[in-house]
Amino acid sequence: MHDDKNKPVLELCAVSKAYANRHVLSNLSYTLAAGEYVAIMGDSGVGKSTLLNLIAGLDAPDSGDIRLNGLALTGDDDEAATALRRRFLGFIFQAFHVLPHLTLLQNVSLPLLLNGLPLERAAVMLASVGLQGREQDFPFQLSGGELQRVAIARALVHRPRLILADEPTGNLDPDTAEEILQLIRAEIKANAASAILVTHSQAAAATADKILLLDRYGLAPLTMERTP
Ligand SMILES: Nc1ncnc2c1ncn2[C@@H]1O[C@H](COP(=O)(O)OP(=O)(O)OP(=O)(O)O)[C@@H](O)[C@H]1O
Repeated sequence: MHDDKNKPVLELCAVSKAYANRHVLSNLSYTLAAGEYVAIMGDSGVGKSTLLNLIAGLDAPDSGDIRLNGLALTGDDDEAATALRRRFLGFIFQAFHVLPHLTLLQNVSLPLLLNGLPLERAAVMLASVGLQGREQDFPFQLSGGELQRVAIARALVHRPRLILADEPTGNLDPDTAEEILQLIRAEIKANAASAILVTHSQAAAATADKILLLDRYGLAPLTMERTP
């Protein structure tokens, strides 16, 4: 993808979202620079998942603009926006389960197929998450940590510029969670991608470059930046 390295990866411009007259996000603005990896923390119900869903195009804002790589995303049915999201974004959401009837290799090949990219990278990606030799296995043969590795491989295989991760280690034991978080960080940095990690875990958030707090006033840095 021909993206300008200096162009912000994501711009949120006065984004508002309400559900049944309950304001979840009000006039939220934020700019994510290329290569930035941020964690978003905040109280339960404050709107963290809602925000990721809006960026992902799973839901639409009531007002405001969301720009990916400078292009404003309009409705879900907008073809250009859908194509941009498919190519530009990688999702590590618990809801985006690995498909049970496909082998691991087929699961990881999906984003390449959808984007018309060479399929060779799927096996390389599986190997880079430690699953070499398991290409023909089916998801039921894997542990929770291994399944999450497949989800990560599938989210990153097409080298998305922006990775959205919603509690990617929520159901894993602490050691596996730490391993998965380090893997996510390594893959993001290896590809000079940007990422947003939504989490309740301080330990998970600490693996990002910067921690942001979402509250009713908006998104603001919680701590000092760490050295990448
Ligand atoms: N589709 C929906 N319809 C109605 N209300 C919704 C919908 N999605 C989210 N909400 C409401 O919006 C608010 C924000 O939800 P959201 O899941 O974004 O919070 P969160 O910060 O991710 O919370 P948590 O940390 O508990 O996951 C909640 O009050 C929730 O009930």
